Amino acid sequence: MTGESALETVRKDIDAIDTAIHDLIIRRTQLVEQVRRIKEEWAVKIQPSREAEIIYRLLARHNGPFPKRELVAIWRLLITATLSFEGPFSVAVYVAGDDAAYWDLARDHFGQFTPIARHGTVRGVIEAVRRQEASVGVLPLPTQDDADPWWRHLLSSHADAPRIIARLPFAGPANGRGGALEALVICPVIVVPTGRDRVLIAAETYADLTLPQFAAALRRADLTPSFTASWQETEPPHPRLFVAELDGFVSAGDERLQQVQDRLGKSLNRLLWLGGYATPLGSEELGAGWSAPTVAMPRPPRSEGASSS
Ligand SMILES: O=C(O)C(=O)C[C@]1(C(=O)O)C=C[C@@H](O)C=C1
Repeated sequence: MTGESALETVRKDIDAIDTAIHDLIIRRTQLVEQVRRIKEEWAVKIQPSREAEIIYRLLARHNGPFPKRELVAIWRLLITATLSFEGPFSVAVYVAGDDAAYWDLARDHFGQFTPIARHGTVRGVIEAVRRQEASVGVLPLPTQDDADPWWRHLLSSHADAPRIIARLPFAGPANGRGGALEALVICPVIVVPTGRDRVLIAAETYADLTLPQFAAALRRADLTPSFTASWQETEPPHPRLFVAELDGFVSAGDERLQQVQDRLGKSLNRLLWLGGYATPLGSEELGAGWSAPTVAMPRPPRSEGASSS
C-alpha cells in the first residue's frame, strides 16, 4: 500500500470515530434534556461538584498520548454548552483596568460562547450575582494583604446568598494573560463533597480575639486551615473579620464548627460558611509540560494579624 492509500484508510477510520463521537454527543444531549426538565423550576442550574466529579473520573481512566489538559478542555466545553441549554447562563468577571487576566480564566473555564460581563470592582461582581444578572462571578483569590477583601461581602446566613463554588484554573494555567493567576467563583448554590474538597469559613468578632487564636481554635477542633486572613471593618460597629480555608469537606452544620463556636463562646459573634470548591487538578495528574501553581492559597507570613498553619 502506498503512503497515500494508507493515509486514505486511516482517515476513513478517523471519520468513523468522529461520527461515533458526534452520535454520542447527540445522545448525551438527549439525556441532558431530561436533566433540563427536572431542573425547570431550579433558579440555579450549575452543579459545580458534579462537574468536578465528571472530570476527576475521566482523568482517572484516561490512557494514551492524548493530553489530559485538552481532554479536560473538551469536557469543560461540553458541560458549559449543556449549562446554557438548561437555562440562561452568564458570568460576571472582575476586570481591573486593562488587565483582562480574570476574563481569560473565566473564558477558559466557562467557554468562549458564554456571555461574560466585566465589572471594575469586586463589589460589582458580587452584586451582579446577588441580583441574578449573572449566574456566576469570578473574583481574585484572596490574599493576606487585600486592601478591600471581597469575601467580607459574602458574610450572610441567607439561604440564597452567593457562595464560593470553584477555584480557577481547574486544569492548570493555560495561555491566558494572567499566567499563574488564580480566582474563585461565586454562585448561590451549595457545593457537596467530591472527596477532594476545601471549604472557606468566616468569623466575626467584637472581642480581642486574634487571628492566631482563631486559627488555633480551628486546629483544636480537628480542622486544618490552609490559609487564614483577617480584616478590621472600618465602618461601625467595627467588627474584626477572619477568613479561613479548610482542607477537606466541612459542611455548614459540621459539629467541628459547632465546637469552635462553643470554645470561643461570646468572643465569636458569628461563624459563617462561605462555600468551597473541588480542588483543581495538579501538574502530576495532568502530565508534564507546565509548572504547577501552589494549590493551597498563599500561606500567611508569621506576623501580627496572620497565623500560619
Ligand atoms: O448533572 C447535571 O445536573 C447537569 O446539569 C448535567 C451537567 C453535564 O453536562 O454533565 C451540566 C451542568 C452541571 O453543572 C453538571 C453536569
